[in-house]
Amino acid sequence: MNDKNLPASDEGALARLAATIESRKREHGGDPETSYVARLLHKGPDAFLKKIGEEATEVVMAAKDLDHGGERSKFVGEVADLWFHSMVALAHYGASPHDVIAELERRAGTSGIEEKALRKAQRRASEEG
Ligand SMILES: N=c1c2ncn([C@@H]3O[C@H](COP(=O)(O)OP(=O)(O)OP(=O)(O)O)[C@@H](O)[C@H]3O)c2ncn1[C@@H]1O[C@H](COP(=O)(O)O)[C@@H](O)[C@H]1O
Repeated sequence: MNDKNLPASDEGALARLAATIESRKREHGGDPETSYVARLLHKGPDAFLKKIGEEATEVVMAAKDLDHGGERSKFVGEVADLWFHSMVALAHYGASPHDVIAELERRAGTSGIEEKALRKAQRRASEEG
């Protein structure tokens, strides 16, 4: 592992979950009766996008609870739910965790403050003409 990459086992876990999600697509025979992923994909984007919104809210609530005796494991579990449902969305829209990791790697070393200032300057330049 180096400071830019996930440990191989972590990246492997994301890749394995992504492969399972892919296998639940209906063209691979995923069954909405027996598979939660197949059920979500069968219901369509509104179902899993709604879950992403709910899970994001649950992450925020669990994080806020940490300051009042909340369990760290509860917070981690909510983040896992958010990642999982986001991975269902990635699969539906033809993207993968690898794409997200590549995007994070592309950003590595560029401060968010620097990046935002650059974006503002570019916007100003394009507005001016
Ligand atoms: N990682 C997950 C995972 N995380 C969360 N969930 C499910 O996500 C659902 C929604 O979470 P909620 O906390 O909102 O639970 P809920 O209140 O029952 O949900 P709703 O009533 O709101 O629908 C729960 O039923 C969880 O079990 C997951 N379901 C599946 N996986 C992975 O996906 C694989 C394939 O799953 P199946 O397609 O079901 O075989 C599994 O082997 C796991 O690796």
